[in-house]
Amino acid sequence: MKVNVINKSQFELPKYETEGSAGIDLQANIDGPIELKPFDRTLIPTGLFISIPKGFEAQIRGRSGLALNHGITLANGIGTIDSDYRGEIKVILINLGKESYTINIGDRIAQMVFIKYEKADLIVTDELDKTARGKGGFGHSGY
Ligand SMILES: O=c1ccn([C@H]2C[C@H](O)[C@@H](COP(=O)(O)OP(=O)(O)OP(=O)(O)O)O2)c(=O)[nH]1
Ligand SMILES: [Mg+2]
Repeated sequence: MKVNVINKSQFELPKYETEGSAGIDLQANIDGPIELKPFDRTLIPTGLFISIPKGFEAQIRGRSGLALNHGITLANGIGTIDSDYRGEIKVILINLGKESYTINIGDRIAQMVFIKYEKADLIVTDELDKTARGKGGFGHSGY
């Protein structure tokens, strides 16, 4: 799948780090270090602008090392980049750790995964088909 990109960042075009990597790491395109105190959040620009083919989205996901070692994750869980979005890709970081964390210029702060999706036609109905689970959810089957 081809994706047109404009790279206005101070870095080379980001890439898949290994052959089997699902995500392209995104670098912090910032002018200087940003200190993120515990429970603070910040919007980090990437300097990247993309045009995703119809039927695809890009997901912005956290990096496990940052999450495990420093509590740095995404405030929006998974960021959604719509195929019709032409603005700059940005990353909403939050510090869920107990200590301040400094984001430096060029740090790889998140990753971007391209996903094919379906659009649903919502059909209004009075009754849904029966299943064994029924309304059970939220741990009803135990832990
Ligand atoms: O982590 C993110 C999430 C979103 N976006 C951009 C791309 C996306 O297409 C747009 C809108 O995102 P979303 O639909 O999640 O936000 P919203 O609050 O619903 O805003 P809008 O009303 O603009 O759709 O913002 C990012 O750059 N990074
Ligand atoms: Mg939206």
